Amino acid sequence: WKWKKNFFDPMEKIPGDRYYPIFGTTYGFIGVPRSEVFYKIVDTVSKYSPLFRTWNGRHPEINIMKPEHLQVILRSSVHLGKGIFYENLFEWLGEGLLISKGAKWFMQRKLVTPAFHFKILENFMEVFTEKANSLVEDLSVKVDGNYFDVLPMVTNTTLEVICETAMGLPTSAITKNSEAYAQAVRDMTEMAMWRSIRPHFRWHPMFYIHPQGRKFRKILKELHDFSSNVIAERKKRKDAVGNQNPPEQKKRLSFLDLVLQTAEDPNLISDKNLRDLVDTFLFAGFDTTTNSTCWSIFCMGSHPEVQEKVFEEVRSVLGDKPQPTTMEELNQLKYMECVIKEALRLFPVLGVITRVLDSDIELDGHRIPRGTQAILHIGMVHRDPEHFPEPNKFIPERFLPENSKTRHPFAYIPFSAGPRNCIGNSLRIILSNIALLYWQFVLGQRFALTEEKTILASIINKYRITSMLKLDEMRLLPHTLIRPQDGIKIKIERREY
Ligand code: HEM
Repeated sequence: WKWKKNFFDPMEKIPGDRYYPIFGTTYGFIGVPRSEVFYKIVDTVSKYSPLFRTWNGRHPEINIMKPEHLQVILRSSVHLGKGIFYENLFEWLGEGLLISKGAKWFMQRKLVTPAFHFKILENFMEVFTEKANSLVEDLSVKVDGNYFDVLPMVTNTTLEVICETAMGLPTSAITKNSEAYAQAVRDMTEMAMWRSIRPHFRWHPMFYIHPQGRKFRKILKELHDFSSNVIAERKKRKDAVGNQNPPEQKKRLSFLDLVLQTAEDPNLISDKNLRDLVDTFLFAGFDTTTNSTCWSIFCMGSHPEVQEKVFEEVRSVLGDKPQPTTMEELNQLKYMECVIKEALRLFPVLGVITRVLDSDIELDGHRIPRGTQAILHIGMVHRDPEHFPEPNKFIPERFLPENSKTRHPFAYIPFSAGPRNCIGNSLRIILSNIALLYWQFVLGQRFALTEEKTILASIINKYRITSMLKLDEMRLLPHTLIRPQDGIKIKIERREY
């Protein structure tokens, strides 16, 4: 009766599919093949856009895709909890930064933010350059060959980058298991999605006796073994040189070093918290940049005229140098930045994020009760023709300053926004929209952008890329992250100049 009064009655006033006990509205996914789940979600969103409710079992969800509505939730400093979807990642990422809430979240955010200061990023430049160079060399065996999937190669590179920069470990310490680790991350994120549309499997005993549940435990072990190994290796290296950083990291203070300093006081951070943080940063730091880099590669490979403009820009900034080595050079790659942003608009890596409402809110005259899960459809906002005319076309010029200055600040949020946005931004983001734009595009996510620009400039300077598929032929999978169904197939030829 209480549930009916508090949730069911107010939520049923909002449009959406019919509610059924146990399944809520997720019955619509029954029998839908894996390859069609993404398109089933898009159909429902298109049917009820811009505001509708769904039921995950008996848990109410409000689906949002208007910038004005997203702003209400993301700018708030109370709706900071993550939703049901993240519960499926809880056993893996525990109370790491991505999922934790309240004081625990705030403490971790404060702890790691200095590790993403732009001065520290400058010191990471040599790692970005070195890894980008290895990728360019690995690609040389593919020159003038058939189409191949570039995703695994970029994955290796970004995984090495995050291990070396954030964890302070050289590649030699991790390469053994890196491919298996990347596969385990893909499996785990797919499983989280699988479980989130099957509310009856939220009950652990039921899930664990299912074959997917047994597979889940195996994957979980692989993921935790990898992160525990990273921590052990780093501690071993640190012990070997006392309190000094090992020679290869003299100038760099990695995120793990910062946390390990705090971890010396076990009251502040336990071994389990430490592993949760490492798991979170490994996942958030490599899988996102892998996909974002690959989407830019795909878009350039399917739009040769854009690719040539990027190449011209890279040549004019680098001259005869094979790749960028300084932040100043990267800062001059303005058109490339538009390309990365436009690729992230079409393929925002995290197409959907969620928040739990900590108090009642009102949207379009509807009261949404406290405890409802807000599903924020970043991918749909990015394709709203009101803010992006011809939304399904790849047009990097949209992000030139003269074309984007009047755009609603929540119409483009691939890194989310507000106090719980992607790390690297400041809490000051909540002060005003102007501050938000500043932090979002000038300071925020520098790590990802710096790494991606270095990789893309190094590749484009040497190779001409052709994508196998056109933009409208690309099929997607919703795996926590938006992933391509069949990888990113390209072929490359060497540039002569
Ligand atoms: C293109 C690359 C990236 C994209 C598109 C991206 C996107 C996002 C988004 C949308 C969120 C909000 C998630 C949510 O609210 O549930 C987020 C959070 C986060 N990201 Fe990123 N990210 C990227 C790269 C990175 C990198 C390189 C790191 C670390 C080195 C990182 C670390 C984090 C962390 C720790 C959070 C959780 C922050 C919190 O809850 O306070 N991300 N990211």
